[in-house]
Amino acid sequence: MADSAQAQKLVYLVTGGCGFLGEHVVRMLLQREPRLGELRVFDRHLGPWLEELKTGPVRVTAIQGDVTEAHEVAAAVAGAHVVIHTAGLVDVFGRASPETIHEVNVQGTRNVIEACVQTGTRFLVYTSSMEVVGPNTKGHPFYRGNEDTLYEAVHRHPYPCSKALAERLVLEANGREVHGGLPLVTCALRPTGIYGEGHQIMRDFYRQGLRLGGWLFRAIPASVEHGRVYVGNVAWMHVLAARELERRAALMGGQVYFCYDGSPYKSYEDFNMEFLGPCGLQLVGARPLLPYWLLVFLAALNALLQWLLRPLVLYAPLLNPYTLAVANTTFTVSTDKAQRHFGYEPLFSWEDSRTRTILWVQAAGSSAQ
Ligand SMILES: NC(=O)C1=CN([C@@H]2O[C@H](COP(=O)(O)OP(=O)(O)OC[C@H]3O[C@@H](n4cnc5c(N)ncnc54)[C@H](O)[C@@H]3O)[C@@H](O)[C@H]2O)C=CC1
Ligand SMILES: C[C@@H](CO)CCC[C@@H](C)[C@H]1CC[C@H]2[C@@H]3[C@H](O)CC4=CC(=O)CC[C@]4(C)[C@H]3CC[C@]12C
Repeated sequence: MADSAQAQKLVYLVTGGCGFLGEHVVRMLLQREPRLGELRVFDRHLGPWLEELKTGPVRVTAIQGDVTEAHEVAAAVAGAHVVIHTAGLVDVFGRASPETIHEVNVQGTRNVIEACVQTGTRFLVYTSSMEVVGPNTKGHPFYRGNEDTLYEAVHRHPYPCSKALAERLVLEANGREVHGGLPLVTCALRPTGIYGEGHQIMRDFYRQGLRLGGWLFRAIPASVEHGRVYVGNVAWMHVLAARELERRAALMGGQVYFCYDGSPYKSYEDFNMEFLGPCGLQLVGARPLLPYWLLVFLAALNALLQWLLRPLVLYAPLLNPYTLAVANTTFTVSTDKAQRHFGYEPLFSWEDSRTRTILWVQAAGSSAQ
């Protein structure tokens, strides 16, 4: 990546490259990174769609592996110039144990950092989350905040705890000497709630609405704003950050960036209706149909049932005390830090993002998978 080697082709590694976000990062790199020579896609579960990418001009190497296995990570990282570490266990429903979430998100990230240090890879972009900041357990609003906004970040749930710990590891690793003597340069991107093609929760809401005869029922007040960002723009921000890390190492190294775009500030449910409405669903109620105390009770009941049934069956409904708190607390960002530091501007307008998502929901909602 030095000036003298402008034409040098680079090796990129994307961990979690077959996930919702990872697939968009992989495709974005192939479309928009002219210096890409080889793209390594590392994931526990490889997607069949990778096969079609192997016929293009860039060498695409699919690596089935587990980030919790240090030797598998080191083998994948060896020889890579840049690592985009997006693999993670995204579970806020109690499907996985807290230990497993920690193992994948924290130990997995530690393994990626150590692999960079051992093998001499210098540039690491980490997919963090807005959840490392909040909403906090006290339900304090975060209104159009930025990276410097003071906020009491208090976590209890395993997922945000793990993302916060992993983010700290990544930031603290900035400047460490890697094999060969040069410093590691790291940064962390914190997307708000991601939506777009491949968003399974959106597809599930659509199917649920179809099962209920085209109706969804409001549970969250329309006044609660929840930050959302289009997956294509999140992918684009990763590609840009990865590209600029060397040239702007002093500025970007060890920094965090919220990741958002021009998507409107709305409640979680009203935002989903931007896509589900044009697909034929209606949201019933200008106000929540159930009082908040009853939702709190139902969420607690779900948590109790999950605990009681765990020896017999996995009961993991969408509603639990954590998801209710997140959906019911205003958390929106407004910042130009990524624009100032590495020139990030959303690649997709809100209109484009909306249209693409609607087309995907329509196709995915009616297909069997
Ligand atoms: N979905 C969202 O709204 C947000 C997600 N994020 C972060 O973005 C990243 C990607 O999330 P999504 O694409 O939504 O999730 P996802 O579940 O679709 O993708 C995660 C990928 O990581 C892979 N993975 C999981 N455990 C692994 C392991 N032990 N070894 C190797 N690969 C493993 C999975 O197979 C999957 O392909 C995560 O780090 C998540 O914390 C951040 C903010 C918002
Ligand atoms: C109370 C229900 C009534 O319809 C709605 C429940 C919706 C929840 C399942 C979602 C509301 C907010 C979502 C989270 C948010 O977008 C931030 C996230 C960031 C991440 O890094 C991972 C995913 C998530 C925690 C996301 C998960 C689903 C919600 C809790």
